[in-house]
Amino acid sequence: MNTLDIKNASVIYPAAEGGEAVTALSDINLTIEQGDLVVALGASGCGKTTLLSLIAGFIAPTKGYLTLGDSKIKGYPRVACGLDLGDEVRGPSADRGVVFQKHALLPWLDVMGNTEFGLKLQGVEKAQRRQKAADFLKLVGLEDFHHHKVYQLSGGMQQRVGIARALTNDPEMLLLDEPLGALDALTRESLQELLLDIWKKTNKMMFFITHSVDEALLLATRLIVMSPRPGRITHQFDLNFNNEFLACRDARLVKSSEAFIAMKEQVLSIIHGDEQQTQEA
Ligand SMILES: Nc1ncnc2c1ncn2[C@@H]1O[C@H](COP(=O)(O)OP(=O)(O)OP(=O)(O)O)[C@@H](O)[C@H]1O
Repeated sequence: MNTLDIKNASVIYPAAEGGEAVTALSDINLTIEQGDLVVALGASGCGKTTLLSLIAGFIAPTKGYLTLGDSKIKGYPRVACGLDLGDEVRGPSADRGVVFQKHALLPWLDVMGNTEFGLKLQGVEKAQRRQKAADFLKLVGLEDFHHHKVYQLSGGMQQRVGIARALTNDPEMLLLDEPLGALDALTRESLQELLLDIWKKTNKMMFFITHSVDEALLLATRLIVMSPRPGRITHQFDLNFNNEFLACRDARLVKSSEAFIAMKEQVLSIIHGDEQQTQEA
């Protein structure tokens, strides 16, 4: 059973011409264990995407380190943030699947082609990778769409393909950067339910970014609230609204409970306080 550990990690983006260096993250400590669904929430610019990029290995920490099980996640220091951390570089890997807000599918491939793509790159034999991709397309409800082109799908269906593609590589961890942000309310709710079903079924570690407090509270086993300048984790809450939802399948019922409303008020007041401070600075 693997654990992701982030120890005292900071990220400083070097100054662009005429500008100043940006401390995007400062002294982040976070542990994510098997079955944790950690949701990051916070004012714009507080470093959520930077934190996801660190975990994915897209960038390297300026200070501190990250481990997944026994391996260090080293990132691509020079490419992404211009830092010189030596030659020991291990970037993104199939053990951490990423789903972006924009689906980032390959438009010249059909649904099956996109879903099996990672396995194809790894040299997995055709029948085996097709079977695996078909299993995950079934899991996300797209078993009848294998040969559709990306442009023939709705936004929600495209995100389902993105999720199936990430899962087909059998990652230890799924990293989701506002994956539902561009969807209409109803599609968003059905994908929240799908993600919770996948989380329950696979017991994978998940790290999920959102701007929606309702979504964060409904999905998270642990909610981290971040604050900007510099980006820090200021609050962590252990939550169980996701299991309550899975038991009753009625989001409105869960969201109208006293406990949900009280938690929402608490989180909103933290975030609005941060936003006000940022505007005044
Ligand atoms: N490649 C980069 N070079 C320089 N500065 C950057 C870079 N990427 C992000 N930043 C800065 O780092 C800070 C954190 O950005 P980040 O995108 O991680 O925040 P965020 O919380 O995800 O924001 P949002 O909610 O608006 O998506 C911001 O001040 C941003 O301007």
